[in-house]
Amino acid sequence: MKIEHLGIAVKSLETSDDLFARLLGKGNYKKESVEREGVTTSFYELGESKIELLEATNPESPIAKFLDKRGEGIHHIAFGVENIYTEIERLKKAGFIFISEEPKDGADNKLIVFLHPKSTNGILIELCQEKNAV
Ligand SMILES: CC[C@@H](C(=O)O)C(=O)SCCNC(=O)CCNC(=O)[C@H](O)C(C)(C)COP(=O)(O)OP(=O)(O)OC[C@H]1O[C@@H](n2cnc3c(N)ncnc32)[C@H](O)[C@@H]1OP(=O)(O)O
Ligand SMILES: [Co+2]
Repeated sequence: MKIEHLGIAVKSLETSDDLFARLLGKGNYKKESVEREGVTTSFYELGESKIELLEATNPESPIAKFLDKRGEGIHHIAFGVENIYTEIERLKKAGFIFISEEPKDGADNKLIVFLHPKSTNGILIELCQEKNAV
């Protein structure tokens, strides 16, 4: 397992892309909308991990709700796993609660699931696996 990406909720990708490009000294490598999640993402490479900036595409988006309640900032940590199905079973046996137990398509060619923050010390955790890995 590794930290695959940190998800950061932002009000405006245009503004935050400018900030992160200056901060990291390089631009994003990808911008991708995932309409089912109500987000547009912008990805930056950072060593073996990534930064995922997330802008809401509609008012019901988890990112829009998060921005209303908490403002801009770290929204989730994504753990990269070899096999998302065996990790879901392992974590369920260990007592963790998933928002949904069925992996779905995420951004950047990944299968993803989320653990509920109420079972993980108030931190939203995503598991993600390369789509063609298993
Ligand atoms: C681009 C795709 C993908 C990728 O490939 O990487 C992504 O990263 S998508 C990212 C956006 N998608 C998601 O976040 C999906 C998972 N999240 C959810 O299903 C919901 O946001 C939630 C966590 C179940 C909360 O939804 P809901 O109960 O409807 O929202 P509330 O606003 O009422 O919050 C309830 C409760 O939960 C706290 N909360 C909300 N978001 C977070 C968060 N990111 N981290 C920690 N805690 C969070 C919120 O503050 C409320 O707490 P209380 O006020 O104490 O009740
Ligand atoms: Co993510």
